[in-house]
Amino acid sequence: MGSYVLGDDKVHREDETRISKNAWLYDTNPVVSRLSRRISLLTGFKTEVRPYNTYAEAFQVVNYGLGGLYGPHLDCLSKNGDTESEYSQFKDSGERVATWMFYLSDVEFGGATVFPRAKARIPARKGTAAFWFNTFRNGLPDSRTLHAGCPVVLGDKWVANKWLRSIGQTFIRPCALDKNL
Ligand SMILES: O=C(O)CCC(=O)C(=O)O
Ligand SMILES: [Fe+2]
Repeated sequence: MGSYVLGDDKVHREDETRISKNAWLYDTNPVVSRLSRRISLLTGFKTEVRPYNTYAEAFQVVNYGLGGLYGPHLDCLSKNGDTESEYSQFKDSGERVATWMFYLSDVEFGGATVFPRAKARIPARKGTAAFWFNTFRNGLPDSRTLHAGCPVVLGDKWVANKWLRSIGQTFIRPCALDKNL
């Protein structure tokens, strides 16, 4: 116990771009912590979750029911970092330099993740994962990472996000003046 926190325990319908429920899973659970460790081993990023200057966020587990979706967005905090809480999150731990997303379920129909600018589509398949960098080498958001969770038409969908933060990870993914380096 104590290893998970129910997010807002409500369905998100703030702006009609996200219909889902979520909860946060912490590494105090041994299975969760093994998954974090694997992400660290595979990507090189540190995944330790700390109250300040965290290297990563806890797992955000997301469930979409029938009709659940997530409209096109960037995972970066700075692109819309105009709310107080997003700004303070950003200041302490830096940008969401990369996203690791586990697919925890199959979806009978619908529910793929699409990257319309990068022209990529990732079907929701249990046991698979997606990984991408959200920023350029210069630390600015890469708008080509725009992505969306397509509507679930049949079945339901579970994913788990692990956001890797930039502060303290400079030697893992060195920054550069040229955004394309
Ligand atoms: O559910 C998906 O396919 C995408 C989820 C996502 O982009 C997010 O939670 O930030
Ligand atoms: Fe996202």
